[in-house]
Amino acid sequence: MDRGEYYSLFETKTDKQRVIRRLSAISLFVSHWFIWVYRFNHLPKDGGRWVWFGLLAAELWFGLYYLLTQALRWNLVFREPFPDRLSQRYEGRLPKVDIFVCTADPEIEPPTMVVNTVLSMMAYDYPTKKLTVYLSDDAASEVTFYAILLVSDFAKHWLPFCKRFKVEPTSPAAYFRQDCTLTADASWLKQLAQVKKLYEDMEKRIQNVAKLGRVPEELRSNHKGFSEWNSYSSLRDHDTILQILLDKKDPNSKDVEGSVLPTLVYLAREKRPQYHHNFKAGAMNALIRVSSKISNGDIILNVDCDMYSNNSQTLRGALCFFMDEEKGHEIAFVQCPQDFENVTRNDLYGNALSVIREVEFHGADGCGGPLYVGSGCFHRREVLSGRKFSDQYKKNWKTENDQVEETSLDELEEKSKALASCAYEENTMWGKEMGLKYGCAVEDVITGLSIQCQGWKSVYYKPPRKAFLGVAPNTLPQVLVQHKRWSEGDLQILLSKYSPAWYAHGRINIGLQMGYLIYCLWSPNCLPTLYYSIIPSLYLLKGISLFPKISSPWFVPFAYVILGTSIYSMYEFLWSGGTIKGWWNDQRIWLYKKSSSYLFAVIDTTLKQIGLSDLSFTITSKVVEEDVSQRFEKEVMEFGDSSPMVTLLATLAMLNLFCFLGVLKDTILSGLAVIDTMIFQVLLCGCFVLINLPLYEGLFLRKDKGRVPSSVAVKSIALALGACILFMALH
Ligand SMILES: O=c1ccn([C@@H]2O[C@H](COP(=O)(O)OP(=O)(O)O[C@H]3O[C@H](CO)[C@@H](O)[C@H](O)[C@H]3O)[C@@H](O)[C@H]2O)c(=O)[nH]1
Ligand SMILES: [Mn+2]
Repeated sequence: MDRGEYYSLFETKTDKQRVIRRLSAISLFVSHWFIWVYRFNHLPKDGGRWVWFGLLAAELWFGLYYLLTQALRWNLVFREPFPDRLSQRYEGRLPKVDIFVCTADPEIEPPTMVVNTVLSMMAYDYPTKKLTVYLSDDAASEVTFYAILLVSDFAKHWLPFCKRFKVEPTSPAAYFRQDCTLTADASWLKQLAQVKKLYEDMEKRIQNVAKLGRVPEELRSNHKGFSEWNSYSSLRDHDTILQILLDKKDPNSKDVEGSVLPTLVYLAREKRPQYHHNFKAGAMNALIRVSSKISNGDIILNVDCDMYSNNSQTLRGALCFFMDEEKGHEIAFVQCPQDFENVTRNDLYGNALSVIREVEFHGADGCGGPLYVGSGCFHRREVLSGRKFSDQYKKNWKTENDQVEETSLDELEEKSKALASCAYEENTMWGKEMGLKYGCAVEDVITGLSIQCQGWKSVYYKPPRKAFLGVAPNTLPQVLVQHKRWSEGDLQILLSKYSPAWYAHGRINIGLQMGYLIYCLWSPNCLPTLYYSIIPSLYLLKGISLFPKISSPWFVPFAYVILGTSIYSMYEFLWSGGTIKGWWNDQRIWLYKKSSSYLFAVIDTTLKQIGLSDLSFTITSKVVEEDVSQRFEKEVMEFGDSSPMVTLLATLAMLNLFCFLGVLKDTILSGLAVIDTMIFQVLLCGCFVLINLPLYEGLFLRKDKGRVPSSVAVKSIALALGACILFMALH
């Protein structure tokens, strides 16, 4: 046999659009140059120099930032694994896989959602003996424990049902939401009805307990596990709670057809007020240690509790990358995209991040591998435990790794508990050289970067049937808060020991280094964006032109940059599966993120750097109230709270509206002269007004609960008017 592409476990394809991408990139970058030249050569001699410098700085930033974004568009690659070949070669010797599901708050991450995710993970098409699912509960909630206890029972019916009928997706709630009655096979319909009833019973029982907020005494006495809560005093002060609910050593861990079930473990790590718990990173590290004792799987998959598996073949697909004889040994992690179940057609909040998912991550894969972005990522355990890369290293998958101790379950539980205690990490490298890194709001990205800096590669795996589906935030304030956390975390990485600006240089591919900078420099974008959305509009009021006249040749690069960038980004957006309206919504949400989330991220990071503020992690809510959900479906923006971010956005929108109305008045009074001298500025201001239409609606027209609260409306109008008057008075 000759060794060739045919025999490898995966294949890599290149990008067919690369010519369009590269040509547009070069021509647009050249136009940015012309803009810089124009600014340099046309410095006003009299006053107004500072404004000009500001514009120059903003345009330098935009141009250079544009250059960075092209790094992830230069060389896209697409991966396709061959699970059949994996099966042929390794079926009897597949590695053990540990799956970590993280949850942290039963109020905003409802236990019914968590159990569906857990069930979908247990139902992967994989030898169940080799699969262990861990639920980490940072809320140490009895209700969640009760729910997972019911799962250990329901799984006995659900898993064989999934296997027999090749159910997809394997999350029962999602499966029953589809129209399953199309096939009229009688035996199937009967079994469907049975399993559905069992599911609904379970759901009802969980919901009842969740409503109560605690588990009633008569239910508690049914399982020894509840006694672990006897010493519980508060969310931030309790012992480790660890229960192995299903295990192959236990004769009860069989499904109704007598097959072994995957191992199922509940863990709430110890919490003490004097120890920082380090959010999800802390939970993951406790899981890495505990699982090493219980199952010690070679591969670790982590998902957030809302991200159920939508494709039962993903696991086998991911293994093809790790186990490929030729390239597998370089790969530290395989990241799948994060898709969302609740994204509407025109994706009002840009939740799908489709261009990042369809373009940028493929580009990152073309230069060393995508970022690790938390949920939906498969890791090689050894790498997470701190193993350094070496070209000589080859894992021998053919030897079964079975160093797990053969002790009784009770003993095993006791021994493993110690690994999840607060004190365990004291004076160790956990959180630094081992496991996920601490001290950063995006523990995932910084961890992935440090792994790549050691020479490891990663792979972006986007199977045709979506791998995972989660719940995206569905109100504007929530989206803004989530992006504040992300952009803040990314900025922390820029300032950290692992900074892509210096540390990563020479350690990772230069394209990937630039790629990381795109995200790490998200938040500083707020400054040029705010400048561009305020200053030219205010100068309109004064009738001072800051851009070339329409009759000047210098007008061309400005027009080309704006039009070219927009057309290209629309092309990319449509190519990524979006709609035109979706593209317009996307532009709006990026503007909003840049002018609010990012500004607050910069401020908070600065405060943290000088020690005035602490790291926090605002968990995204995964529940929706009925009326909010209705507006979400109709794609009506939900402003409904008086957060400073919404106030800021409303103020900016009002300011642009006043300036635009001002210039309209001038045009009517003094004729069309404005059009020639200030067309660019008028259009810019007009675009801001146009893109803010939903915000004006929320301010003035809407009556529902999601509108902009009147206190915010008053504040923003006053502030915007004040700014205009002050500006006119001072200049
Ligand atoms: O103290 C904590 C806080 C959070 N979580 C879990 O972390 C996950 C992510 O939280 P979420 O509020 O859903 O954040 P997202 O912004 O949606 O998550 C993305 O971004 C995070 C980093 O900001 C990553 O941790 C996630 O994996 C990634 O999916 C959830 O499962 C939480 O239960 C914990 O386990 N412990
Ligand atoms: Mn989430």
